[in-house]
Amino acid sequence: MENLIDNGGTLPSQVERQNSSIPSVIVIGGGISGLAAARMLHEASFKVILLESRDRLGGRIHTDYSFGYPVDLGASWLHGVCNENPLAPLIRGLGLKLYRTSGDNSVLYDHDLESYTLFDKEGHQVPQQMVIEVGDTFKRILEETEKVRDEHTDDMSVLQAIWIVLDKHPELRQEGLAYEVLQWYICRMEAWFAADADMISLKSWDQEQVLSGGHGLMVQGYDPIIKALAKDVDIKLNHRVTKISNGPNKVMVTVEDGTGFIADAAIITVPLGILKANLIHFEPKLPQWKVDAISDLGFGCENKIALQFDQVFWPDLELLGIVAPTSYACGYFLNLHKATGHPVLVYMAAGRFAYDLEKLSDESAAKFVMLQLKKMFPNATEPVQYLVTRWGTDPNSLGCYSYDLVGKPEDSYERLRAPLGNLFFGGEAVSMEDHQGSVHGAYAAGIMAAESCQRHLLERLGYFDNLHLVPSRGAIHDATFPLQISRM
Ligand SMILES: Cc1cc2nc3c(=O)[nH]c(=O)nc-3n(C[C@H](O)[C@H](O)[C@H](O)COP(=O)(O)OP(=O)(O)OC[C@H]3O[C@@H](n4cnc5c(N)ncnc54)[C@H](O)[C@@H]3O)c2cc1C
Repeated sequence: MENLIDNGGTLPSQVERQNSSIPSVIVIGGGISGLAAARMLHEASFKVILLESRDRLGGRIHTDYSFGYPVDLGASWLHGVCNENPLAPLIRGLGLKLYRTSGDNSVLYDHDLESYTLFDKEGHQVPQQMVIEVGDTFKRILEETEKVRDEHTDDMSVLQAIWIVLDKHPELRQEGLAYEVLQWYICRMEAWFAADADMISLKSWDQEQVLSGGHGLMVQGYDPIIKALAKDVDIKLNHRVTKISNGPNKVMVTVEDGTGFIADAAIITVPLGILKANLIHFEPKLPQWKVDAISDLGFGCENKIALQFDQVFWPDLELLGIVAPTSYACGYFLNLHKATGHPVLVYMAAGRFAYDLEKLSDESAAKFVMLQLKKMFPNATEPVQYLVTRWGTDPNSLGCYSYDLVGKPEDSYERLRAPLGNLFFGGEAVSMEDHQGSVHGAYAAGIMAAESCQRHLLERLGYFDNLHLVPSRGAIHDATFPLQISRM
């Protein structure tokens, strides 16, 4: 594919494709979805170019190496440690290790919660018996919310339903420290959706089809997968797309400096946050049903503060939680030492609190979490280094992952996914079977968008004779090694 327009953004009088016999596709976004799409089309002998706004690949997968070893600042879990996971062939082929944090029996809000301890704001440990009992009560409350759902035709938030249940069942209400533990469970649930409980749809929150095998941390980080997918693909970093002109036979994609790219089709995989903020101008305008789908879906936020220490001063547990009178004020640290052997704790915050954390400087954010840690462990040392994420204000993501807002129309995801002529939609938010918000969902959505685009172009251009519809997947996909899982 030729880079046909230099600055100015207008078509030159003579537009020629370098090799008119090969269909061409522009993939927008170099996260796992865009890379999966680009790789598949590349392997199917299409001419592909991938435009990525950042100076790095991976998007919401961001494995940082500044501590001297990999630390995932975006996605870190594989949700569904099983061979049915679309990422399993890649993980096996690359020989990547997984540390399983919970098994098949885990529910959405305790996917990383098999060994943990909770502390109150003063740093006193919450009796484990209370944690278990309140956990059981929370499960009962959620079971009762199913009845609330059945009794109401209109959707409401999960939080509203919890209050209705507690009104009806005073025996499920908690007081004092137990109330704070209940808030902590709500905080954990909010972390799964990266949104507050008053925003999450009661109708949809538990409709997700979680893959089997439980949840596992990628011990070497997600980065090797990104590198493997990117190999040999024509990638242009620092190319922020600002305009997409979708014509009957061609798509023209314009980047920030005015340079234009033309191809037979394009696949857009930018985060939902970017579409919501209208950072890309579409010509013609997106139809109203597509605009509605973009606004009807939620896009939450989660942030991480990774702290590297010179020694381990905390117990050998996976999670250290802090309870408080509101879910907003609760928190928790993931102990990476358990999975990787490195002395790192990762503080995780979701929803409004995650956005509020972004208002602090990195130094203040690190100080804030260190204060909490020092209450729990008065002998805590200062971190050697720290990393603070800002996914909510990062202009390349404007949030973390999609979730179901209260009152979301049932077909929102289908409408978001639906192609428009030569323009196809990939990315986490369009994934099938409710795998939105995950890495494997984003990957599968990229493959699906590439397959639709491929079929469309082969039909439109009549190239069935010399191109394969099913691509050869290459050595990394063909390997038959088992998944390497520690802590079975
Ligand atoms: C903090 C955090 C924790 C998470 N934890 C997990 C987890 O443990 N497990 C899990 O399965 N999932 C997790 N997720 C979700 C998972 O990371 C995403 O679902 C997935 O990585 C999304 O991939 P994607 O390719 O759809 O989007 P992205 O990775 O966001 O890729 C889109 C790309 O488009 C680029 N872009 C944006 N605007 C433009 C533009 N105008 N022009 C060109 N390029 C543009 C972006 O820079 C980005 O590289 C987490 C996400 C976050 C942020």
